[in-house]
Amino acid sequence: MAELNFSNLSKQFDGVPALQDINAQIASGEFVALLGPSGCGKTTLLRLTAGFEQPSAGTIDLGGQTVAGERQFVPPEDREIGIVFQSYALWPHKSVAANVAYPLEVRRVPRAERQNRVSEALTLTGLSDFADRMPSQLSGGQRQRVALARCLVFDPRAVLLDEPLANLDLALRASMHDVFSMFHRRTKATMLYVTHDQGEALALADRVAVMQAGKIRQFAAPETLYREPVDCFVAGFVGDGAVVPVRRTGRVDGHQPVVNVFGQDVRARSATTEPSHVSIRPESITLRDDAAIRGRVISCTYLGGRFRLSLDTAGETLVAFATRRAAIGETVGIHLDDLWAFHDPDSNSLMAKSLAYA
Ligand SMILES: Nc1ncnc2c1ncn2[C@@H]1O[C@H](COP(=O)(O)OP(=O)(O)OP(=O)(O)O)[C@@H](O)[C@H]1O
Repeated sequence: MAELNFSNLSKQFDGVPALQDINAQIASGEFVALLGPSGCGKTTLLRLTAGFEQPSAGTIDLGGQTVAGERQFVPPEDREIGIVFQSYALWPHKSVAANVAYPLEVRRVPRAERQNRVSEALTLTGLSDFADRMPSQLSGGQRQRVALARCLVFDPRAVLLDEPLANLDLALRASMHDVFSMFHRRTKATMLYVTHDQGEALALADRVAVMQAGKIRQFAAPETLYREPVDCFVAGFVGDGAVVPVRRTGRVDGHQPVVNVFGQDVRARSATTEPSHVSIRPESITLRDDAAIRGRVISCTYLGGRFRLSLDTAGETLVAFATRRAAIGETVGIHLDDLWAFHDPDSNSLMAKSLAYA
């Protein structure tokens, strides 16, 4: 397996930028998810890595070799990269075993070794009993496992996965998460996984690159994205909760800035001395009768074991968990704790709202 580096990578289509100045280092064996809304450039980054597109500027290095850059281009078939598509891309007229053996045939691996490696890959993906079936005789999840086995069998330098679960129903997606995690643990493959499903990205990846409009906004471990988002976009896109403008008080309590949220001074975790917003996760909210901040219950959903409340507070929608059912329209007290504050000068609309509390 190999490390993968993007340096100042840009791609334009007919002069329109799809990727702008992407810089990221992915360690050998790391599982990285590319997460972002439709059109943000995830698939373009994957296609550049695979060699299906050429960059407009910048370089891609794989295992210390420049595979794309100025006057340098290694074609897809020579990159030793495995790809798993949403559509499975299996040969319909070949059996499961023949599909999995295909990359070895292309590489002219001798028959005996081929059989061993195919059998190993089928065992690892739980497909040993399906070796002689045709793809049409398999479920969607089983087909995707064949695609994984076909990657695994030739020991690629990296594996690229383009929304591999998008065609599967919810229950199957959840069980396939375990298959991908197992696949990654066993193969130690460097994996780049495209998804617009944040739950999937947070559950599977060592690190997640959150993208918007052709740029990486933040590239970090799932828990860092959730607890310490760098800007309003990441805070709003990843995880549940609200992003709320704050007024700086200039005061610090135990090295943490004190910000004014909904008219109340609250201590916040922060990497900046000039926060403009806070991310309020459900875990940061305790419902207390004596709390000064008040919210009106907009919705109450039973999640099994607890209730998820949406609360309207001064025009912002907060999310809280409660142990008892709340009535729609009921007013509750909101105690805030362990907030994350950050500086986002680009968020003009939210900044404008913050003036209302000033
Ligand atoms: N071959 C192409 N020609 C012209 N424009 C393209 C081409 N491929 C992608 N684009 C544009 O580049 C931008 C990024 O597209 P891309 O497919 O990478 O986004 P994405 O994040 O993968 O979106 P989705 O989640 O919808 O698949 C989009 O504006 C898209 O229209």
